Amino acid sequence: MRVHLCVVGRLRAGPEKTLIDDYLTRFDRSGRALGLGPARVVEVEDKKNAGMAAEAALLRKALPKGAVICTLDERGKVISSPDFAQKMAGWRDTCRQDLALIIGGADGIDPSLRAEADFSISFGKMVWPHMLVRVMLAEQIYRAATILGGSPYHRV
Ligand SMILES: C[S@@+](CC[C@H](N)C(=O)[O-])C[C@H]1O[C@@H](n2cnc3c(N)ncnc32)[C@H](O)[C@@H]1O
Repeated sequence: MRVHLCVVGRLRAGPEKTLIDDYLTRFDRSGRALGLGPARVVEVEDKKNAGMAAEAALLRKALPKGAVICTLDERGKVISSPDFAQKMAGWRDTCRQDLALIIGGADGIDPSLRAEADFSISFGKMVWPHMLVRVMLAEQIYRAATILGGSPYHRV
């Protein structure tokens, strides 16, 4: 199952981008034997600043056909890392080829797109900047692969 981190906005080179690249490389390596990956970042930019609905339209265009859609949203479900790993395995086992993990822009994800999602994950009630959510999400998919692969990276 290919993994697409679909995000609104561009992230310039810097420490967040370096971390994301590192976690995604590690995810690709750990996930390969598990039928997970590769992962890539898909950035969309609403150059006209036309708002959330326009961003949602750009995101929809970027989504692979038939992808499982999972939004990142503070109103979503708070789940543990092992539960997230099981979710990833469950999506993989439904034989859907693509998982799209969507991170919104400054105003969040348009309600119409949120309503279309198969699942929504919250990283807690606090609102985080999208560049940190990207890093946290990249780390969590890597962690999920290590949990499913039985590596000792995840310790509770
Ligand atoms: C700056 S936040 C936008 C917040 C916006 N006011 C809203 O109501 O969604 C940018 C994006 O980061 C992600 N995000 C921020 N905080 C989050 C959290 N606690 N859990 C999950 N995703 C979060 C969401 O995808 C959000 O659309």
